[in-house]
Amino acid sequence: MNIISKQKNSGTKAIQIESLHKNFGEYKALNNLSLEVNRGEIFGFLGLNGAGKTTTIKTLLGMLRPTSGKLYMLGEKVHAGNYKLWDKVGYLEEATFYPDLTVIENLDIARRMQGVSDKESVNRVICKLGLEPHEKKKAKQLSLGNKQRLGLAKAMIHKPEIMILDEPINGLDPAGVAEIRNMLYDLAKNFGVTIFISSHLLEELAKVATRIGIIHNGHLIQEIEMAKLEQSLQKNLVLDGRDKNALKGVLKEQGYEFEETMDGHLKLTDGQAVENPERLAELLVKSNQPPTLLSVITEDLEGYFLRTIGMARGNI
Ligand SMILES: Nc1ncnc2c1ncn2[C@@H]1O[C@H](COP(=O)(O)OP(=O)(O)OP(=O)(O)O)[C@@H](O)[C@H]1O
Repeated sequence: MNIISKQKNSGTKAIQIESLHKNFGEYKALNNLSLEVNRGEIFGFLGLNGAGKTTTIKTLLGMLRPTSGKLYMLGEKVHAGNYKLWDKVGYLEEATFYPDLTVIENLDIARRMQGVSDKESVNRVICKLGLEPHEKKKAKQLSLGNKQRLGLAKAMIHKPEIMILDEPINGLDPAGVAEIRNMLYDLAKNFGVTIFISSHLLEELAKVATRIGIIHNGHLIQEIEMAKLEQSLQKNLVLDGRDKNALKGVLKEQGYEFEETMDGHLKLTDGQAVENPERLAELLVKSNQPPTLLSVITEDLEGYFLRTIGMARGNI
């Protein structure tokens, strides 16, 4: 028997947010934010501290009232009193438990609060999260990683169709991240569960999400499929020579734009130079300025994130 019943894939989106605004007094925490998440997707919601992730999540969960805009989950309008909807949604904010109760006791309370009659559901989530060796420990004695596991177990005790997870892999070591990633993949792929994960680390989200949305100053500034992210990473040609001024002179003469890097090398983003570094090498040798360094470097994920936000800063 399936551990979690396979969800039906109807045509409606799992999450729809339309032109959402949320003001705190004069402050616009969310400013015309729209996004959609398909069923069975693992959507990574990425943003710096204060970007508006938690405000979006709390509004989506009916805990905050939007200033304007529309929110739907599983095709149903979001509002705090829609209990039918909350039965289908699991939420991990920060791992909160009764510290002096054991893992089993904490999960049994969560089970009863969710109105789940099947007592076996506690064992089911303990197995799913690999918490068996710790099930009799008090919550306060758990490591940070195992507290996160307990939080996830609570979020999924009622077999939700959507799981909304705020920073779920905080405090997990690489093996723990891999375990949680496999579990989330399994839930999404084999059981059609939709997973919405927020984080401020793209490296972290890239390991689990199938698509990411970047939020900055309350705006959604970019959405990208993880499979296409590699192509979006900027490539730069980094260059140096014995006589930097003469080298710059040759580059200027040939119409190449460049900038100096923090460590004093020259960086070219020009597509021609990046795609054909050998041509530039030949040119420099012919100009009697043979390079001492010539290397194509692909930006890392955090570099991509910061560049995307930097670009947005100029536009907003
Ligand atoms: N109740 C509130 N009253 C006033 N301002 C608030 C309130 N809640 C959030 N804010 C502000 O709204 C902005 C967005 O906050 P939010 O918590 O959504 O960001 P976040 O992306 O989740 O950040 P973090 O990663 O630090 O949790 C912040 O500038 C925050 O100070």
